[in-house]
Amino acid sequence: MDVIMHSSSFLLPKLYQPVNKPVKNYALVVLNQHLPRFMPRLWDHANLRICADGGANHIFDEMYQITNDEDKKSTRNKYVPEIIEGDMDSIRPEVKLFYSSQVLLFALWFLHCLPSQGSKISDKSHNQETTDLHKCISRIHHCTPDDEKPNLCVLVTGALGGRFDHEAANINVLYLFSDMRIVLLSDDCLIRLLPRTHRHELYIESSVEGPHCGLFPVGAPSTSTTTTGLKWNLSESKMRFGSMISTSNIVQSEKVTVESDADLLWTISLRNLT
Ligand SMILES: Nc1ncnc2c1ncn2[C@@H]1O[C@H](COP(=O)(O)OP(=O)(O)OP(=O)(O)O)[C@@H](O)[C@H]1O
Ligand SMILES: Cc1ncc(C[n+]2csc(CCO)c2C)c(N)n1
Repeated sequence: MDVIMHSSSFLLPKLYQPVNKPVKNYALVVLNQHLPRFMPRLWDHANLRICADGGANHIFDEMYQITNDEDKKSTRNKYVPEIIEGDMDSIRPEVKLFYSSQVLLFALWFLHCLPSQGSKISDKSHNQETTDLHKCISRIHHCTPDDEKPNLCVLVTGALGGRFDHEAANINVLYLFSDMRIVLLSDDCLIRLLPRTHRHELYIESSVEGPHCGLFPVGAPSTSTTTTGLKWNLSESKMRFGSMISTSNIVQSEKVTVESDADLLWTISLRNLT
């Protein structure tokens, strides 16, 4: 069985990346919740930034506070997402106008050499069958060739710590796109899916994550899960909701390994980083 290596080195400054990073490229998806305090770091790592509908309001409103920037205007001009995608029922009109008129600036740049900026606005208001996060990930999935998918990791901010139906839908997206690396983030923790098709090696960045962690199946039960590197390891253990699941576990090694006959969610606490 092949191994997938995982690392949260995107939580470290770009300068301090380990040499053997399992991922080359990052995409950032900003959901409609408060931005995490480490948002500027994620922004710097990403080659593509997409706001899911009202996520754009939070970039507009909060980025200058997080960056401690005195000049609100120049911060807004600096942090312009490449795409705003969704059913457009949450983005405020002035925010939509601000980022779409950056496209006009782009036209001016062409003519007068102004700085190049501009968000593509992808209005999917006709689609009330899928969530805005689903729409964003569909776009990334579609645009990424299969052989490039393992090199890309999608970081999703504001995915946890809000309405439970939204959180459930966000977790469902991990399962719907299980051929992609997707990390759901809040200020306090992250979640990733560990597909049963592979063995998993998690390289723990202990300066920014841990020690609390959890591992459990959501859809189908697991009849055999084996781990190393945890305080309470599993050895061909059964896990299902209604019986045993591993929560409030503790990471005890720089490397955690997981092998299971079911898709599992891995969650780990985040330290108080800025
Ligand atoms: N409270 C929340 N908790 C977790 N995720 C959220 C929350 N609010 C929004 N999101 C995420 O941000 C995305 C965009 O949010 P937005 O508020 O625009 O959704 P929406 O389409 O208006 O949903 P709804 O109509 O159900 O409120 C959602 O698809 C969801 O993934
Ligand atoms: C069975 C079923 N349940 C709920 C919805 C509603 N819904 C799901 S995603 C979405 C878009 C939110 O931006 C909406 C309105 C549906 N269509 N089908």
